[in-house]
Amino acid sequence: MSVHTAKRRLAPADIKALKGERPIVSLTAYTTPVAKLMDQHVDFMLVGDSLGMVLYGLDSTVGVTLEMMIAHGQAVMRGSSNACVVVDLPFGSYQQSKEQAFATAARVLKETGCSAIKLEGGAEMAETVHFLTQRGIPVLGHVGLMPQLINTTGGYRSLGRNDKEVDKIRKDAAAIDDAGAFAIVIEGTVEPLAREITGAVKVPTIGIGASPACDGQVLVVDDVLGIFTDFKPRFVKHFANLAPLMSEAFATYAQEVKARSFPGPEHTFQLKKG
Ligand SMILES: Nc1nc(=O)c2c([nH]1)NC[C@@H]1CN(c3ccc(C(=O)N[C@@H](CCC(=O)O)C(=O)O)cc3)CN21
Ligand SMILES: CC(C)C(=O)C(=O)O
Ligand SMILES: [Mg+2]
Repeated sequence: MSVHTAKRRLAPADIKALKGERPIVSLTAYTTPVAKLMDQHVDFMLVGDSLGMVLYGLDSTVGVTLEMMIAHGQAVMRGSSNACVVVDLPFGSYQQSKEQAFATAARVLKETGCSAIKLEGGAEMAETVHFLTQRGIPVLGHVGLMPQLINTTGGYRSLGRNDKEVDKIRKDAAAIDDAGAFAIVIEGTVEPLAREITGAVKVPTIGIGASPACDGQVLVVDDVLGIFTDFKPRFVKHFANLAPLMSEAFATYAQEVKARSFPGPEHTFQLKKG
């Protein structure tokens, strides 16, 4: 087989081209083994800064560092060959200037090998999104509920319930679309607004708590598997319930170690006889 026939990984442009064709499938991924299991089932994996809350026990995403995002981006790249991989830029690594954003995003692409980054923001980030896309960095936008703004918004609350919020999010989505993002995540937004934005923008919308009207869906993998159970937003569905299975495995292991029934002969190295 020629090297030219090897199947290539999906690119940001392939994700963009799915608008109007079929729903786009995405999940977050943070580790190699989970990326391996997910790779054939999703169009893109998002190395989300939600890893701060899901893997590191932080109470928001504000404390997540660029080093954490790069380490997990590298892990996810090692476990995937089909899906497009997008890495979140963490709080503080891109908001200061478009130059800061470019330097951070370039470092993420160079050190992980991923093909795109995501950043939170609407009209105020449009110039940055344009700057990056014009310089070879595909950008996934993120509007609506923006978890990195927790310290000014005060909580994780669904949006688009009054004229002021609707007007802002509508303008934010249009600005990120015009700036050249290849797709836009809409988080925590009422259905009528998500539907309107999806009909108005050129690129696919990827919803999380933003209704089935979006062009695709994304969820946090630990929510999908029922591993993360500290809180359960309305938009989360546990497609499996691994938490009780994991507790049971730990309990059984502890019991068997205490009873000396584990390790058994089949788990034990012996010198060969004779
Ligand atoms: N495990 C996990 N899943 C997520 O979806 C997620 C994270 N972590 N961390 C980063 C952000 C934070 N997110 C959150 C967190 C909580 C709610 C929540 O509790 N929402 C309530 C209130 C809604 C309202 O008042 O309008 C809900 O009932 O959905 C929503 C989004 C979404 N992201
Ligand atoms: C769920 C998504 C959109 C995200 O930004 C994250 O996981 O950090
Ligand atoms: Mg995020």
